[in-house]
Amino acid sequence: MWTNLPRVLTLVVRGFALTLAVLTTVVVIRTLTFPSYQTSPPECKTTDPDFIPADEERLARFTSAIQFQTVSYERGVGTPQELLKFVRFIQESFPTIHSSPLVRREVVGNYSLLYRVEGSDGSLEPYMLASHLDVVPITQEASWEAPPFSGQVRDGYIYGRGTIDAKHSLMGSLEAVEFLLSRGHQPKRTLYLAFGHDEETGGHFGAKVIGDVLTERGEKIAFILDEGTPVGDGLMPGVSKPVAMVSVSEKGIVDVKLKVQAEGGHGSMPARKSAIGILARAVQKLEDNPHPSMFGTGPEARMLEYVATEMTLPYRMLASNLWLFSPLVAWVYAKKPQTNAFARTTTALTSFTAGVKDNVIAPEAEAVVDHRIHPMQTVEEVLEFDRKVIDDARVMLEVKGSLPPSPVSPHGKDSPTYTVLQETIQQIFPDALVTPTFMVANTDTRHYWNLSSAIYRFNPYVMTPSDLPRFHGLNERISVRNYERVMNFYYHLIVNMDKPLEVKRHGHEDEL
Ligand SMILES: N[C@@H](Cc1ccccc1)C(=O)O
Ligand SMILES: CCCCCC(=O)O
Ligand SMILES: [Zn+2]
Ligand SMILES: [Zn+2]
Repeated sequence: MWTNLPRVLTLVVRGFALTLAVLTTVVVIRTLTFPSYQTSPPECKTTDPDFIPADEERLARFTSAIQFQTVSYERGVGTPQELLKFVRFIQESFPTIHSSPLVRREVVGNYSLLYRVEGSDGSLEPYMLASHLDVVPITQEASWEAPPFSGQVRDGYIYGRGTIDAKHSLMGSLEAVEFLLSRGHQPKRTLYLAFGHDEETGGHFGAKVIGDVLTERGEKIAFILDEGTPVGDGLMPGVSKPVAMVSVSEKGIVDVKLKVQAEGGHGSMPARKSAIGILARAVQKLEDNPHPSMFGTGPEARMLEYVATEMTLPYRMLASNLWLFSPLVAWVYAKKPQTNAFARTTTALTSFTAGVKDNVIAPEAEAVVDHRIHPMQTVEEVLEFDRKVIDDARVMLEVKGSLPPSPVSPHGKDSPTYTVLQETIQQIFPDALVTPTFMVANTDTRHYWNLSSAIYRFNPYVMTPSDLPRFHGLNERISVRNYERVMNFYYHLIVNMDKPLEVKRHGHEDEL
């Protein structure tokens, strides 16, 4: 048997060499021939007659909008008086919109706004531009470079809570419509502007009512665009150009309350195990055992393939051969929070409450875990995984709220709605690439799923890695240049949506 060893070894080495040669050939061919998904429409220039400048008047309107402290705290707990003042301010700030016979304005759910701008061609299905009136509470107030509700302009940036989430798109879309109507332009296609007042607490009293009202009217919407992923500059490993990330789906959510109850009593006679200790061990296990990587199974894979041809060679080789390199790319993505969120269901320990007094044994301890569910997983799978990881009957799990991952909207060269969005983006961001992705956070669009199958989440501004912590965080701000892009993006989208939704090229519909 040993005499055959050289023969067996030779065969194994030959087989291995042949496999390697085939794999290398396939990788090289795919790398060199991978398709490009990019187009290059005519650029919007600041010298165009229909360019909307961020002039003094428009900046003043935007900075005033930031000053309304429309904070949402908990579901059903917001700042109604501020919302009413903000809604009145909007009415006063856009006289052409609010006096036009083409415009119907409704206050929905007491504070949310629904505008319908009648198009001249009733045969074209309406579309919707969405945003929200409310903002999240301030954190680290003392450390802000400018007061958080000042709207102060410093070094070309407008500072304040809501500047990038999401009063930029609320005011920017209104400025675009005001500009169009004041030039005597009636859109061909009817459009809705939908502004919820409680998006930051789930939209249950705002966007949900807007969705119900439009559903009751049997309204079918061709295309919905809400806040979402930005034009990332330096956000995607291996891509030097800015990447406009259009979210065609959004992760699900499940907020799980963990609870442990134990004997209370005097701090001088503690039991061996306490409610706090048991719960602390449970949450530590959750933190130490992230949910499995789903990288390569959902929209995140297409995100890379859409920019593969624009990547530096090593990344281009990986992106055009995910069939082989997905595990390696998943490992790279797992290294940073903002990219890890694309690879798996995330686990965020967002609260831990226990104890009443220093010398009293805490009779119970509670913690909340905020999971954002990868589009290819279900709520039940996430809960099952948590139970297995915690593996302690003393820890009770209660679902505080959940939302499955959203349906995936059409995209690719054969999707008219994705194409009109891509072309509009490239008019405003001529050197940006456009790619589909999914939202790692959530939006009001959860309440619009039955209105349209073409729902996109996109913020028409450029974000760098240093901007990401500003979302819901310290020193939220938007550059004047970015705010100008926001207004012109909505203007061009409205103009482009006046054309029939058709596809200029033929390819293969991208199914995820
Ligand atoms: N935009 C909010 C929406 C939300 C509100 C409340 C709970 C969950 C999600 C977020 O992503 O955090
Ligand atoms: C920019 C994306 C924001 C996610 C939805 C929100 O927090 O309002
Ligand atoms: Zn937000
Ligand atoms: Zn928002």
